[in-house]
Amino acid sequence: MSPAPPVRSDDPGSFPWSVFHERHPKLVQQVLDALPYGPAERAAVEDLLAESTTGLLRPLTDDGDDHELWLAWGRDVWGTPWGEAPFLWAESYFYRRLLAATGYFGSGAWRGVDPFAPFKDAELAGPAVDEELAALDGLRGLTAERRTEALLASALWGNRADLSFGLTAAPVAGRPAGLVADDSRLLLAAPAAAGPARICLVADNAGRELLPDLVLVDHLLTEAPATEVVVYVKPYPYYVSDATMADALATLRRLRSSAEPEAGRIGLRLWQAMNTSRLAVRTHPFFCAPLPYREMPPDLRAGFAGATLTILKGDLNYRRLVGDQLWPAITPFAEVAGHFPSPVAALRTLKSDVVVGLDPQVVADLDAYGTPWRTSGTHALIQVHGMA
Ligand SMILES: O=P(O)(O)OC[C@H]1O[C@](O)(CO)[C@@H](O)[C@@H]1O
Repeated sequence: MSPAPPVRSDDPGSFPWSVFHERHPKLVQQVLDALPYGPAERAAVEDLLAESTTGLLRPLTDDGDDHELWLAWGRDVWGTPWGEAPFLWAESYFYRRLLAATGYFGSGAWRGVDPFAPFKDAELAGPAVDEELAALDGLRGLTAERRTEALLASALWGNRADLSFGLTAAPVAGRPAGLVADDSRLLLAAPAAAGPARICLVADNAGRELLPDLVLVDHLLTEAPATEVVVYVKPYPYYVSDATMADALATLRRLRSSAEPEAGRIGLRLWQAMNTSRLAVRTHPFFCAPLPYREMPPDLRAGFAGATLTILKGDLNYRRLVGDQLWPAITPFAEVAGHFPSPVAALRTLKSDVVVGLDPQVVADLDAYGTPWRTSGTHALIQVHGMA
């Protein structure tokens, strides 16, 4: 396999360039408007924005527990212009530095305050979630297989509801455009498999994505009594809406306290599953690393090894699974995802340039259509490796 070049953000007009030069300024403004930060935090956030578009990558100056880790993760990029570092590296570091700028890792009163909480809270309390909770009653009449299909689709398209993505994505009218790759038949067989199973789900966004993810988890636990599920969340707020333990708990409470009967039942079952360890929520510093999963440390690798299946949600997890590189889109998925320590399924809406495992005709048709199908969130994929 010849190495594909890493995606970088220094080409004006490219998608990664627009993330730094168009999306981040809007994001920073929203963060500064959403909470009453003082002059020190506001200045630090503005400085970060300027540094990340025109400056060099400098090591952390805060006292976060991950300080030494970032020092090592950045050993090859310190002193490099942000745009010349790999896009995955630079974008991840931007979010880490944004937290630091808001005082998240400091010793003052802003320590531990999630700068994205106002957006996450509003989404979880909003009418779209009310509708999703109400719709759960309608699933009860379906066969188990149809329910799996419906819940898989909700978990997949829930990834489109990414708060960061909403900053610059043009509104998409009507129904999503569709799947560019679909291995869902391999997944549909999974819950029916007899015997003990351990399924890992690496979560992505909170709110309208984590909600259907947890409903899918409940379905897996209910349909296969010998199944255990581990949900992995981020150790700290990241990429705007990425789910942390606090977000997982808020989502569970939203389900459990719902007046909608089925939502309430699902919330209670998930709560009890956590009480008995059939459902565990875990985290690891590597989930905020600016690196591909190929480089995951041995303890995390051991956690995935032996799992029946790991479901990786979302765009960022996909970039980290296959490597944030300019692969030809027809590169076989197995070639770049085969390093993962367990059978793996990627459920992702496309929000960045990286994609593999596509049929040449599909690529030709999408390219011929002339819309930015790789980055607009209108298309999605389900890709599976390691399951017969
Ligand atoms: O929430 P998700 O699906 O991981 O999406 C995150 C994606 O959003 C972006 O930050 C902007 O589209 C991408 O660079 C990143 O991969």
